[in-house]
Amino acid sequence: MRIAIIGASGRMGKNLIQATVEADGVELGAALVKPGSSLVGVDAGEIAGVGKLGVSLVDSLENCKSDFDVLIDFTSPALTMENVEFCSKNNKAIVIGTTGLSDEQKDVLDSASNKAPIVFAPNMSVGVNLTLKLLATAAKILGDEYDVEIVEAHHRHKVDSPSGTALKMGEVVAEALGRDLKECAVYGREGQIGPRTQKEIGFETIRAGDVVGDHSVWFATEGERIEIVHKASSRMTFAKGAVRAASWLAGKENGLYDMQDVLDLN
Ligand SMILES: NC(=O)C1=CN([C@@H]2O[C@H](COP(=O)(O)OP(=O)(O)OC[C@H]3O[C@@H](n4cnc5c(N)ncnc54)[C@H](OP(=O)(O)O)[C@@H]3O)[C@@H](O)[C@H]2O)C=CC1
Ligand SMILES: O=C(O)C1=N[C@H](C(=O)O)C[C@H](O)C1
Repeated sequence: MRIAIIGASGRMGKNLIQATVEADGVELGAALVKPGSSLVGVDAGEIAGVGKLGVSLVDSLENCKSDFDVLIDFTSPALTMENVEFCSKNNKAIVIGTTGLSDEQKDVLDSASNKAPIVFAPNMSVGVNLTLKLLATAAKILGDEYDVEIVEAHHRHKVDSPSGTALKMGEVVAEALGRDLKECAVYGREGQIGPRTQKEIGFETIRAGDVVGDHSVWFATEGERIEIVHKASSRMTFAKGAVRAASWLAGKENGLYDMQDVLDLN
């Protein structure tokens, strides 16, 4: 499986290069940076700190399309949309980690998955995907008696809020409780808001320093509180998951998959 990484000089991009080099059964076929970037022509291994790999950074998918089978994309929603269109037209699989997609953009992924195999997940770590299972179990057992609050913290550079992972956690809990997250979510309370309603799911966001990614889900009632917490301490956990997803896509039929499929947790 030959992997291309777009957004190669980004926080995740560098970790993805390292994870690809360290994984068995895959190779780095191409690595892409922004059009016109001064990094074009530089060895991809050098920007990732893993030594020369003999793969020069390029700035166009068109120019490297014969060099890869699957694209890994951790960039921005607008660029991800362009990449999905390219992959569906050129018979390439794609692993998407980008968060902050609108409902309309998610619909585009759905349509494109008729023409390409796609893995799309807001968090590629094994730990978070296990946590999603734990959350569904906890919500089913605890029921409406327990207030649900989701607290997430990330580094100061993160541009979307709440995190894609926090929203996914909210969706999983809402579904287990028979609620629609769109109707019961409350984001960042402020002012004279009155007492909490029983079925709301609250989201609180912290942006500070270099936090890689913390998520904490509270189930609280009179007399006790359960917190289910995941803390990422290295982006390599996401990068390894994404490379695992890329390998898993080999020979898969067109369709929209997530990390629960990749990890066989469904
Ligand atoms: N699913 C998961 O497990 C995870 C998801 N994420 C998500 O991944 C995304 C990226 O995060 P992060 O790595 O921190 O962000 P960065 O901003 O560090 O990386 C994005 C990269 O994309 C590059 N880029 C922008 N436009 C283009 C273009 N036209 N062609 C090629 N490259 C381009 C940027 O280049 P430049 O720097 O020059 O602008 C940058 O290097 C976010 O949505 C984040 O939430 C993050 C971690 C885990
Ligand atoms: O932007 C990040 O850094 C992260 N984004 C993802 C998200 O929005 O959930 C996953 C991870 O927490 C890191």
